[in-house]
Amino acid sequence: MNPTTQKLVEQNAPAQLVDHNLVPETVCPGVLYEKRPARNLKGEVVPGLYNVWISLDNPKQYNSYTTDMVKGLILAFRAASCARDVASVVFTAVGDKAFCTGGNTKEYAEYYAGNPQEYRQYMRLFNDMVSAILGCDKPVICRVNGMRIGGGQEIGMAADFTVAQDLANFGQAGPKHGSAAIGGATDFLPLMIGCEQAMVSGTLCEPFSAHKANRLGICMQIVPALKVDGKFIANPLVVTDRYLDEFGRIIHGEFKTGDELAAGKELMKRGEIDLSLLDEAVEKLCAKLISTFPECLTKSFEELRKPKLDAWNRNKENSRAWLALNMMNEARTGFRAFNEGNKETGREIEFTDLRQALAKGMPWTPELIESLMPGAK
Ligand SMILES: CC(C)(COP(=O)(O)OP(=O)(O)OC[C@H]1O[C@@H](n2cnc3c(N)ncnc32)[C@H](O)[C@@H]1OP(=O)(O)O)[C@@H](O)C(=O)NCCC(=O)NCCSC(=O)C1=CCCCC1=O
Repeated sequence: MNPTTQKLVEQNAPAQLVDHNLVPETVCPGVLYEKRPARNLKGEVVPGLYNVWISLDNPKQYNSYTTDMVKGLILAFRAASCARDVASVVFTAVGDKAFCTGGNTKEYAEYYAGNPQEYRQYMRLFNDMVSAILGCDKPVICRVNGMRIGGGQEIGMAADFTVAQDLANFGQAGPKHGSAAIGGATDFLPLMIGCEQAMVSGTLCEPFSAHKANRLGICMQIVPALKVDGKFIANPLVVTDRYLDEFGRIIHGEFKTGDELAAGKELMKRGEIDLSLLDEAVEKLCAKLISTFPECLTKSFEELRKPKLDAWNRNKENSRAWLALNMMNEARTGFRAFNEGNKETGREIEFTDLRQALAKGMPWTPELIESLMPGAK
């Protein structure tokens, strides 16, 4: 700060600041809250200004969020919102495998399955978490350190910007695991990538590569993360060296198959993951954001969030009610199947068995659910 401005601050700023937070800054299990010094466009630390890094910390379960973590995220976004010296929020997770794969399926299967009134309360917290991201007083950057799936994709899309390492996949899981992607995805995806591709993602649950997600518009920037022989290379599992196939169809960003895929997997094995370019890209974006008038920036992102907010606010209460009741049958079955299955038995039910039973008018009995579990005879 220049000496004249500094002197004015000393003479005029209040001696004691009022705390606008609802809760003390707390550390919640599974959520890290870290203030990191902000940097300017030259990469120099700007004294007295920070960016908050909010990180999901449950890497063994692919940074899926438990109920406690949802509470932690609400508080963390509130704290970052109120912190005068914080410029931007970086929303990320621990490790290089997953940003987040959504709700914790173990908790869903072992506590919420068959318990709609409890899940309804959980969904109040979930909705508050998404609203806390969309209502954050600071710009929110989702730093995608690894796959962003299910509810992970939903909370990621609630952020203002997405910067991803290019090995990350983006997708939904709901209809395969007994849910519908109505925790934000059905609101945000059509706005962000158009109705047709939103339909593909939200119903078929086939993930997009980071390269495709970038092309479609779910993320603003991707960076390489795999280093082979000391050099960064593009995700070797995905087509990145050509745009069209021989029939003129776009193949850039599609997953490789056959021999190409096998060769890509070999390269993956030889390489190591290095997220330094991701951190550089995120820091650069933060630096661009502090190089603006604060209130004009805030007004701009508040206006630009409105299409997402409108869709979210229109649907969130109905979605909550539907999801709660769905815990009685399809979610109860699908999340149990994921939780109780394994690589050998599979983690999904035989969907056609269920459809055939329902076509005969079979009611949802506990015995029906048991008969659908992976490995059931
Ligand atoms: C496709 C996957 C994301 C990745 O598959 P893969 O790479 O084969 O890894 P896995 O072996 O499956 O997983 C590695 C270990 O992590 C555990 N894991 C992964 N995801 C979760 C999770 N969400 N909760 C708890 N644990 C998780 C997994 O069990 C493995 O551990 P283990 O000890 O068993 O070896 C795949 O993992 C996957 O599909 N995951 C589940 C995705 C999912 O269904 N998420 C919930 C979606 S629903 C949701 O999020 C909702 C949000 C709010 C609104 C309502 C709603 O439904």
